[in-house]
Amino acid sequence: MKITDAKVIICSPGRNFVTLKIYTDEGLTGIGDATLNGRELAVASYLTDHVIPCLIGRDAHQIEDIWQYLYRGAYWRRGPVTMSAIAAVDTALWDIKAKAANMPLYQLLGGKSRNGVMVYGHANGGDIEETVDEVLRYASLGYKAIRAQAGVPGLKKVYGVSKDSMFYEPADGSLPSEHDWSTERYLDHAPKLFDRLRDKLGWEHHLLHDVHHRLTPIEAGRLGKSLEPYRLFWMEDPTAAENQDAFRLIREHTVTPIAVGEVFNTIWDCKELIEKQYIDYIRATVVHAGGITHLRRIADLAAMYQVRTGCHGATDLSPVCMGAALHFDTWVPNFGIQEYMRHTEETDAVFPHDYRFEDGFLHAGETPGHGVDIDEALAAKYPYQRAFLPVNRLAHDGTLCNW
Ligand SMILES: O=C(O)C(=O)C[C@H](O)[C@H](O)CO
Ligand SMILES: [Mg+2]
Repeated sequence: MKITDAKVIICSPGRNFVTLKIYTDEGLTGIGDATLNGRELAVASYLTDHVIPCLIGRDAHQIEDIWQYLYRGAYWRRGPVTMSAIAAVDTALWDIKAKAANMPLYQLLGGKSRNGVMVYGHANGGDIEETVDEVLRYASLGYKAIRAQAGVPGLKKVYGVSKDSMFYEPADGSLPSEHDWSTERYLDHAPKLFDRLRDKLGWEHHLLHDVHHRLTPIEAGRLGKSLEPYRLFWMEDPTAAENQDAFRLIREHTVTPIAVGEVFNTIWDCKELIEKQYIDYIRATVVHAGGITHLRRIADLAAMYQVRTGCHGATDLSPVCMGAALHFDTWVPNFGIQEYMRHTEETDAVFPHDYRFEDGFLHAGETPGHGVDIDEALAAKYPYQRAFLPVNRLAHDGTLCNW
């Protein structure tokens, strides 16, 4: 089956998405997500100018060979732009192969390992009481696991708190908006949130929290220790992961489980954290980590060290990524949890999909392929809008810090 054509579709139904569509001489088509929040057009150009010309005429069934061709063949390996582009090709080719086999994608990966994919939803509020109400709302919607983020007294805007509680969109400006930060205020406030939550919610539900890379290792150790009484499912991205040995310090101070990896794009980013057992969950996912082909390798490495998966699933990952991730989650033996931030109705209409939420679980569906399509006519009504993620500054002196 030969690849005859491929094109990049950029649309913005409420937020930007980049989608690759591959065509074959047998009439089968496949799509893959290539969205890199705030840097969308770089991936679109990488695909259009440098990848698509190399795809034409290749056998669409040779997924592994095409992956190696694009990864090794570029000479300049790795990085979020390259790996998101490779992921889009890989996802589209798995979609085509599964359609050709007339099977849902999870069957090609090895079949079902579970009945459904446990997800966590995002509850947030301007203060503790608002966040508690939101967490209770998520629990009433059937969620078994809920991430809780709250505004911090004295800080105007912080990561994870949104105006619209069901749909969180951080890329909120045509130039980066500015948030403010105080580690002292945050470290003081976060344990109070979880204390109140356990008091109101009880112990049946899993609670999660995203630190979003903002602490130093020793501050993260202190936070993890102060959250231990509330038995979190995980504390996410407690510190930036460029220096991975920094996680040793966190481990020495706390048994709160740790999840890292949403900004990782290859197995090399994950290797040290996994092999040294500095983390409990690896958060790499399909779109930013080289597609199903590469994510499988990361999961297999993680399995050797009892590290489980917890794929990134924010709204800037399109429904195409979510569909593919759910097939991966349905199969992967060392599954932990899947993040699920609901897309808006506008987005869902552009990307009709087979996956569905029921009682705290997502189900990948039985449609051949990954089960997600794109309505191109509708997508064309939502042209690209430049949008950036925010930047963060220390509240007391304006120094730029991690967002
Ligand atoms: O979903 C999460 O855990 C995030 O941290 C979301 C990220 O901020 C978002 O994907 C950035 O584009
Ligand atoms: Mg995160």
